[in-house]
Amino acid sequence: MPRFAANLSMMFTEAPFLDRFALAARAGFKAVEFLFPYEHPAAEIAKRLADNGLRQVLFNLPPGDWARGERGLAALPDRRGEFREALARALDYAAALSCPRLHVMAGLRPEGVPHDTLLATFAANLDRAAEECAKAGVKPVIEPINHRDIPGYFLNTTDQAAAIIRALGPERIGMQFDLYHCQVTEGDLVRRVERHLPLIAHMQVADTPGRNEPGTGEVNWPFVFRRIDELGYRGWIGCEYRPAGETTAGLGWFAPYRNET
Ligand SMILES: O=C(O)[C@@H](O)C(=O)CO
Ligand SMILES: [Mg+2]
Repeated sequence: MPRFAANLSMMFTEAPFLDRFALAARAGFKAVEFLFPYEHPAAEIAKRLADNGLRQVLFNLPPGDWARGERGLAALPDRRGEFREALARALDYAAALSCPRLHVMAGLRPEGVPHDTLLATFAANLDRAAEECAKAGVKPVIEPINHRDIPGYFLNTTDQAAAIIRALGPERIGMQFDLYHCQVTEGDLVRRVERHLPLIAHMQVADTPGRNEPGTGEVNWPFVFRRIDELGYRGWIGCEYRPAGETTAGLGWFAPYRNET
């Protein structure tokens, strides 16, 4: 059965961030993920995880100035020093939280910079990240993101991500396969999971088109989850969705999987 992790950046937002860990545990989750922990001391988050019997399964490197619209640094040639600092900071938190995956965000395509320059920068930064992460027992992951949610994001399709991962080594870099982004950009969900399965190191889910919980949109999630299980995927699936209403009221879809997490 698939194992689901609560995404504390998008779920349980009825409560302040540090209170969401207990709410996720009470709802039956055994693992959590979120975007960025950096507003809180790592020790404080580690305590919440321990107090609630939760595992941390993923979070993101610092993305640049998120409030100003930045969405990652790794493909940006003039931000390589900042990327190195972001990687070091993320690894400090990953050690404190015993987190096995770090999402390396590529960033938005800057005007007038050739694709090959961005790709070479992304590959060089990912290569460095893979080296540093391997020493810490962490696997860096990259995520294709749809251009409706993040216009101009450098990494857009699963095939693009697969080519980069294969060039750098799937044992070093993994794919963060967000089923929501894949459905928006490419469709053909199950066939794309089948095609990229050896490269997939983390999954995320939200229904389309609203990015709400599974069962609120156009995808037959029981079929997709059953196929993912049949394919032998044993990683985590982050619930990266905006609850349509109060979080626990929308957890009916989770009931068949609750004990598996
Ligand atoms: O899908 C997403 O938006 C997230 O997984 C992310 O890391 C970038 O916002
Ligand atoms: Mg995602």
